[in-house]
Amino acid sequence: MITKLPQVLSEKQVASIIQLIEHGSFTSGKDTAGWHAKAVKNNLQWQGESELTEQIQTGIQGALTQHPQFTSAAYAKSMMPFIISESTLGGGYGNHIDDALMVNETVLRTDISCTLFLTPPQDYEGGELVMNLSGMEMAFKLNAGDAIIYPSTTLHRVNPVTSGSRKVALTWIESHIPQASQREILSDLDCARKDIMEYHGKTDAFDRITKTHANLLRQWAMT
Ligand SMILES: O=C(O)CCC(=O)C(=O)O
Ligand SMILES: [Fe+2]
Repeated sequence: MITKLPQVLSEKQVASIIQLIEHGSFTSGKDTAGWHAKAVKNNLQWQGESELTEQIQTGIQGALTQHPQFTSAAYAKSMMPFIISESTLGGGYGNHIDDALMVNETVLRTDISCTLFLTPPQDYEGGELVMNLSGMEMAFKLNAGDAIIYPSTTLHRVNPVTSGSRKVALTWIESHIPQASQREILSDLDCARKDIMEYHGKTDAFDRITKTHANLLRQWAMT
């Protein structure tokens, strides 16, 4: 399941991040790519002093983990620190699959990949995030502040930027629910019960769906 997360960051928060990253510099993104992805990775990656990096991480991570659709869809166990990347003219990232395991303080299994858009779509051409879904391609270019999460099992690319520059923040998530199909069932149940609560209150149907949601989570969760 692919989930768009609208307004993870407000316009003001995006502007503040863009301003903060001016105090750092961009270096080649090839350093953080797996050996096969290096060949097609043509973007830049932000680096800044540790206090600034920490401030940006805390802000974005907090916003993402509190987003209601993220909570329903991801069942996040742990998350990589965000990478802020920039693709300028000709830059992008060819077809690749993200590494299955990434190392932060411990080893994290990448179940979900996340792109948080920081540049308004009208400020650059090209640069679509394109996913190959069982042979069909789907392209995404979201508003600044919006994010998209998708199974890390997906072959994907970022089309070359043909004008302007594209900045995004990227992270990878290990989920308590490794199987995308099970996450989708849980997410559907969670959204359905929230709708019932909103439109009909805490009905018997709400209680049954909440019970099923909790019990499936108990059966499937890897802690
Ligand atoms: O820039 C993006 O939207 C995705 C980048 C990407 O696929 C990656 O860094 O692995
Ligand atoms: Fe990727």
